[in-house]
Amino acid sequence: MELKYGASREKPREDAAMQRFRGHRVGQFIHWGLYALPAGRWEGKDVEFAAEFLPRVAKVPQQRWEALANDFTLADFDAERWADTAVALGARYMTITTKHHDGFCLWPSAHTDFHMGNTPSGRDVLGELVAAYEARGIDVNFYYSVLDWRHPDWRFTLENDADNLAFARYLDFAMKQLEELAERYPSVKGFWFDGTWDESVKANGWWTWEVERMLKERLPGVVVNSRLRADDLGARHVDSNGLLMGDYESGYERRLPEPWDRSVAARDWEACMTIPQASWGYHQGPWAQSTLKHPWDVVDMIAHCTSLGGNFLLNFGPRGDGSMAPAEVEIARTVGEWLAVNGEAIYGCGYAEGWDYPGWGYFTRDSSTGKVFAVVTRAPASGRIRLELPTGLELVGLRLLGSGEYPFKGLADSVFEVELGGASNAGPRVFAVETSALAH
Ligand SMILES: C[C@@H]1N[C@@H](C#Cc2ccccc2)[C@H](O)[C@@H]1O
Repeated sequence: MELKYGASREKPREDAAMQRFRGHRVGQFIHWGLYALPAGRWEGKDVEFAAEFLPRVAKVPQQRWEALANDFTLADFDAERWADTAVALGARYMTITTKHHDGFCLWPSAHTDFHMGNTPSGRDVLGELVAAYEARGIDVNFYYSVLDWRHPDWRFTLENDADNLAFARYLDFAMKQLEELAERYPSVKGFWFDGTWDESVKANGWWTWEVERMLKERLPGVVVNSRLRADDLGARHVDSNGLLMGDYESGYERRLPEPWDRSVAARDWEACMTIPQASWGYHQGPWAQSTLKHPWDVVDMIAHCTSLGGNFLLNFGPRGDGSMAPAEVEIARTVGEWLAVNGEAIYGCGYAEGWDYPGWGYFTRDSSTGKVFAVVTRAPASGRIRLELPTGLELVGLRLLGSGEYPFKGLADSVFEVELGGASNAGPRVFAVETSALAH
């Protein structure tokens, strides 16, 4: 069967906008909406599940959930301070939940009454964020949930003609909202689609192609994640011909590919990750707050993704009043300090062809200069690492980023030993690895 709506290209995009996105490597994800108000607690009880799923998990009546909009006062929301957190993190782009699964919109949409315009402040949160982030040179992407628990025409499955008619109305509504976002915020650089796993969406692959086509016609250069797409056989992310749909693979949610799986590096891709173990929206309970990642966990993931040519999108869940959670701001600051010293091995870098996964960390390669870096995120207890170069190369220099030339010892052709000593309180060490062809 000839696929009509599968992938629109066989090779990765190489235009300037895609190269810019690819080079960013580090992004700030933000999940913020009405769910930040209850923050994982309902009727006095902690609900031990992702905070943004509270209305479903706690079976909150629709009217009670909608009433939260009256408490969404933005008392401590300051887009400038959010953008400063992205600068502190060293993020080059930000992806914000314009509408999550509950259907509440962070912009004053003309196509629903469930939006910022019907809250006490009436502020256009998206407009304020786009201005603040772009003033700092940080690109803004929009997350949009196709899944919409509130909309009367949403359907999980399509059982009969009535379902098909209703869902057609829903897809028309969603298309109008996406056209509205493109029109109101034309400087947006990408769309991150979510909530596309249900049968109803998979049976409408044509619509997912029409969305991608519309956005790219209205916003030349815009990048769209693979999670939007289904082909006309219902395959998602990768079409039934094995070709990636959208512009980058976005299936890695709270998980990363195996660090030795070089096949991943053949495509553009991004992994997204929570700071607590499993909540995207702010969750006040110990279930979430006792599981925050350490900054060096985040550094390891950033280097892991870079080493296989992927971006890493770290999620922040601001609190119900609009303030960033202090623990998350502190993690951003520490990671950003590391990137300020070692970002040379991350930004604009990717897969180091020919350099085998070393186990103690990752090799990355600057996509422009070809310079190779060794990021040591799991220093062995021995305090030394074995640096194995591709056959035929010899090590002529080792530079510890943020410090200077570093000693090494030859063990055999293309094999060297590096004494690290104890753990560094500045976090994982990064070496620039200078090589030359082995003299015969
Ligand atoms: C990026 C992340 N994707 C969303 C999800 C989910 C989910 C969670 C459990 C089962 C099926 C889907 C999360 O709410 C968050 O937005």
